Amino acid sequence: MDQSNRYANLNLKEEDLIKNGKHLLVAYKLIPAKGHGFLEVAAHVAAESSTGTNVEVSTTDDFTRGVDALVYEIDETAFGDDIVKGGGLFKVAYPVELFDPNLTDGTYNISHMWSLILGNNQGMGDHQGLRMLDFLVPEMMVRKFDGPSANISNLWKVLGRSETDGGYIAGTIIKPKLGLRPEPFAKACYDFWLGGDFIKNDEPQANQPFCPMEVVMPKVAEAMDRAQQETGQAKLFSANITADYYKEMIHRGDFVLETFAKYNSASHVAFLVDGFVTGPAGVTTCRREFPDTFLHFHRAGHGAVTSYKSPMGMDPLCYMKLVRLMGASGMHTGTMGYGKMEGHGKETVLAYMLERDECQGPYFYQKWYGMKATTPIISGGMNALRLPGFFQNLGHGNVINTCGGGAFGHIDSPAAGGISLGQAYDCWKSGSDPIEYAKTHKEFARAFESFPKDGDKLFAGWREKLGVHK
Ligand SMILES: O=C(COP(=O)(O)O)[C@H](O)[C@H](O)COP(=O)(O)O
Ligand SMILES: [Mg+2]
Repeated sequence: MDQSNRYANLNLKEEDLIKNGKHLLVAYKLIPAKGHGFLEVAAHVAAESSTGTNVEVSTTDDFTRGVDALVYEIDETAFGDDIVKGGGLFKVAYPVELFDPNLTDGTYNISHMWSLILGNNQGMGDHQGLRMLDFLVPEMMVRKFDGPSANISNLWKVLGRSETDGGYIAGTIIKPKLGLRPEPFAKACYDFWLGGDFIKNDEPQANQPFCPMEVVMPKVAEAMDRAQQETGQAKLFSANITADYYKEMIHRGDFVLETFAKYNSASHVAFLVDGFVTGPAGVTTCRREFPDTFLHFHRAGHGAVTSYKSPMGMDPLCYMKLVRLMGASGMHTGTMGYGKMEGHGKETVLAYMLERDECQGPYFYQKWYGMKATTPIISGGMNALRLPGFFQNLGHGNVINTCGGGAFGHIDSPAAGGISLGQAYDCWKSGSDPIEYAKTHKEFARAFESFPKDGDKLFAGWREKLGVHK
């Protein structure tokens, strides 16, 4: 059924919709199924995501029609006819009345917003692809989302640095990702902390019988204490408390905080929540229960909805915006083409959208009205050699970076791996040539021998210049 006479109004002007601030706007990419018109399917999306379905229903009244979502712009050939990357563009205006304020406190509910703008419409049979590209949240809604509570400023404070421009936090992920028992796990932490700042649980590390939380966490807290005394520096640990029941998550969080508090280090702990698999409920539970603890959003699984390989789901930028609204303290943005996961150099907007108070996205200019920043977390196949280029591309280094292989794969030791990461930041910040810098910085120099393929790719002739002949 073509519903475009009700769910489309191509006379509406985007600038008016933005000025009036009474709509949430969404840009989608659409590939209609064979036999269906572009506007017809676009209007079906607006209907399915607001007041309609695939047929007229007798219960509709005038008020109902007043809160219809409306297609207000289309460009059928915007992306060409490639089966994945192709399709057309359309934009929908959703009246703010459609969204769900909480019963308890009137703040908006991300789970509801998500299921409305990217819910049923994903499963519709009259398209071959529907992907959310960007959205614009109006001021009246932005102000009613929680947003982050703690963020990188809290961690900089613990590290004794400037709380506004504290610089790079060098981190790792304990590897192997599974199979370490408590003693070797805590030893790996200690070994890295002698050189680096921050350790996160890898996302599958939880409460396995071979490494129960109640046994390993006290050992990690003790290892942190020893490393702090030995180096004279504060250290940080992001503990995985992901669970599918809020009481279990809170129990894990309480246990971790109590354990580190024995060494006066409760503020040195972050909580890692796999926010894609827990959904917004897990993230909000953690933030509201532990507002002073850095909430580290790990996104394992997100590729199922954000991968550029798919005509479905959403672009990673939309995911970043949802996560800031959810109130994560830090969010994995990927490595923008410098690491092992999917991504490209122009994705700097993923970080800027999280950390700036206003940011131009691909379709909309989002203002955050003072909402705290979410810290970009850079992870996935990074090491000291890849970092200078990464910082150059991003334009700053106020990020958390976790290098698993990049630390534990360093030829000398995990501590040397950690030191090499800090040196990579120092090298970039001081504007030094990496090869020249390596001549006077041993750990950074040894990163070339640890990751020779990256050396060859990024710094041609490094063997001769550094006098390493193998
Ligand atoms: O285990 C790792 C990285 O290990 P390593 O540093 O050894 O590659 C992280 O979980 C991924 O980076 C997640 O990816 P993303 O950050 O893209 O979500
Ligand atoms: Mg991992």
